[in-house]
Amino acid sequence: MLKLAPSILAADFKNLGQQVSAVAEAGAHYIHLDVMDGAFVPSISFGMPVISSLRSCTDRVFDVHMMVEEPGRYVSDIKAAGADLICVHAEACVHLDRTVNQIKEAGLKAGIALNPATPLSVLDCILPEVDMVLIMSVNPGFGGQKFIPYTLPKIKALRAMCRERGLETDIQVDGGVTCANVRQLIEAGANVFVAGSAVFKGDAVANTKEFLKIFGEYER
Ligand SMILES: O=C(CO)[C@@H](O)[C@H](O)COP(=O)(O)O
Repeated sequence: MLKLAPSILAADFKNLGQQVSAVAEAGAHYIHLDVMDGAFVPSISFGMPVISSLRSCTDRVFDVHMMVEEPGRYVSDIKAAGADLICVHAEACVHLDRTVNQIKEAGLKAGIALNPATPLSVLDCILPEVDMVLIMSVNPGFGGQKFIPYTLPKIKALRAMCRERGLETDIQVDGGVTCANVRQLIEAGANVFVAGSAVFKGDAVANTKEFLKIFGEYER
């Protein structure tokens, strides 16, 4: 199933609760929450208090993308804040297997994120253990950047790698995703689409529906 995960980083923070409820009611499947620590990525975003305040706005999946050094330190706090899925960067974890297991043992879905230039080979041993792989299609840290074209063949190669192993792992793509390029991403094999600016800049409800209409072309 194709899923839309609006990233609240591009939302109007004065009206965050209302914006989250609006995209959820319009049919967004996940709410994508970007936690940044100012160390793994240059910017600082928000953490547990914001996630827990938003939890009462919707029962949609809270998909937390940890752009944080050694995110294993925060698994129980992020769970308590209301996460359903935690995605950690392979580049940020010395003991990636331990961190993935911590997430699964907490009863949450586990994802691994890869920066644009990180090769798929880092997934070789651990791919069967995770629910989702997040292919970053911009360098993480900021919304509103342009999609990096070489990540498209990377998505195709990851889908092929999953198929060869009989895995139906979700492939999420994040960064510069728009209604203009999402068909290419679907055709490459991605099935979960993070969109920040393309949803929240302008009419978030209409933009959400536009993505869902495109998904409908593939789900008939
Ligand atoms: O993780 C990140 C940025 O690091 C993303 O989730 C962005 O928030 C996506 O924003 P757009 O590129 O869609 O504006």
